[in-house]
Amino acid sequence: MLTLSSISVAFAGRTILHNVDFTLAQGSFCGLIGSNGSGKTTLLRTILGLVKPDRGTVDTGGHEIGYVPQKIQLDPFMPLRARDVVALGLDGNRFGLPLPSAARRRTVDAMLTAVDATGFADRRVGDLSGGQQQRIMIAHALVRRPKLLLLDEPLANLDLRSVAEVVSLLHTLSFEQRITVLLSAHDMNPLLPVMDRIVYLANGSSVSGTVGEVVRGAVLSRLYGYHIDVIRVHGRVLVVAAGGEDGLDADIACEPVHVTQIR
Ligand SMILES: Nc1ncnc2c1ncn2[C@@H]1O[C@H](COP(=O)(O)OP(=O)(O)OP(=O)(O)O)[C@@H](O)[C@H]1O
Repeated sequence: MLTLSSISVAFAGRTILHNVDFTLAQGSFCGLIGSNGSGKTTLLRTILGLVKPDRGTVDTGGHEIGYVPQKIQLDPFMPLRARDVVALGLDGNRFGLPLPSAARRRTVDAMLTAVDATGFADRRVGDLSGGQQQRIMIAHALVRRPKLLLLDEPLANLDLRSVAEVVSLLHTLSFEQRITVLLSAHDMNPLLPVMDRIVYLANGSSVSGTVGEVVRGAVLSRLYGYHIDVIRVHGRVLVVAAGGEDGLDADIACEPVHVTQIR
């Protein structure tokens, strides 16, 4: 469904991604995990063809891609209902005759049902909660039935309950409709129950595989280039750099170490 081979990207001579390789099978659910600035957005934009890699290839099998970009700010006064935003996804960059209005309505209604948004479909989109808006943006991205869905930090700025709801919705959609999901996040913990693959970015490089293969001290130490401990506690994972004067230090020299919080 998706294969990246030796992708390297540099901006103004600075390497952002170096030799990134991974393959996702149809229907897989993959977390793209890395700290701020590790290159997650750049990688997603490369897959979308919006960033041209300096080296390497992206193969999407010619499939249409659905995309939920980062940090969408919906103006509370924008005179659009939630269902209008979903309908806009039908037009995308498609040329030619639009769908007849009855078919349009049926397609939008089916998508609103799939993301469990019928209860607020006629409300002004800017008035919805963060979790409700995220459902609508997912419906917008999926309304043309792409088989590959990319989401850039869709869990950022959501409360814990909305995070769980959005993760569960994406997992159901991926499982039932065989949609391949690649979702970026700086905290892997909410995704642990649903991820069957992980791509972990640090220092411009990546490592991919199952969570059990990737989230290990030895593997992440090689990736970061210094000693990393992976601590599992109460079903959560904490990734910590060992260093500093008193042993564990989560933020040495502002290195891009991804530290998950124990809540
Ligand atoms: N068009 C660009 N020109 C120059 N530098 C860029 C460009 N886009 C991104 N960068 C730089 O590339 C690095 C990676 O950015 P990117 O947005 O891909 O990271 P990210 O992992 O998505 O971070 P965040 O979680 O903060 O969004 C950053 O240092 C950023 O400043």
